[in-house]
Amino acid sequence: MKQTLIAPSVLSMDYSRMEQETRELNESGAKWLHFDVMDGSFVPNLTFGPDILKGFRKASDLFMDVHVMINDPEFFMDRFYEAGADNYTFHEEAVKDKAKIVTMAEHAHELGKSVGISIKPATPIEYLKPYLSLFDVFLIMSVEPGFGGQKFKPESADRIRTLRGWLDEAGLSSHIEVDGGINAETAKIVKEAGADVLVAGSYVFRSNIREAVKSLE
Ligand SMILES: O=C(CO)[C@@H](O)[C@H](O)COP(=O)(O)O
Repeated sequence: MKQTLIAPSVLSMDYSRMEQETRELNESGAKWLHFDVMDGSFVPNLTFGPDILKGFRKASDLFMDVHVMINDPEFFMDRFYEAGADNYTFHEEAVKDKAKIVTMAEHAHELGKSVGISIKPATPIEYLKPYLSLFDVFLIMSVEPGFGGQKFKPESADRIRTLRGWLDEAGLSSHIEVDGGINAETAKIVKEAGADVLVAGSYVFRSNIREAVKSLE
């Protein structure tokens, strides 16, 4: 079984205590930091751009995992890598010309970067099948993207199980990341289904960061 990586989502941070909470994250045992980018169009919320990522990059050596919920992920890809993204995950639904999905993944690898693809809960898992060998990260949304603090959709476990089965059959050890409603209870369910990267926002920031991360591992 792959090691479980915890990716606290800075969407749930207390922005009046950013310095202190970033320090706590650095010391929490988490290996990744999840950075949610929203454009107010692909999802009904607005968050951060590359300049804010640059600030986190300066303050942390954690693996910067950028998840863009935006309509034009191709336009911003290089900007986020230049700002310090280690991984850049974009949505299958946001790319109308599907040939671009392939060229974007190839471009990221030419830069020596990790790249991911994500789908919303209502998008059939089969939509990921053509891209299995192209991506380092497959991000399964287990809530409707846009906001933290929502309830985990239980059907996500079967979607993860199916995807892990396809990756295993193809001899691929890519990451399956799950995002939305993760807590100590749902973490067990998604790990058992085959996820190895767990994004957690409200669960981590609502309590003691280090203890919350530990309880998810
Ligand atoms: O991308 C998103 C929401 O769109 C997530 O990363 C949330 O930030 C996760 O928050 P919790 O569900 O863990 O509170």
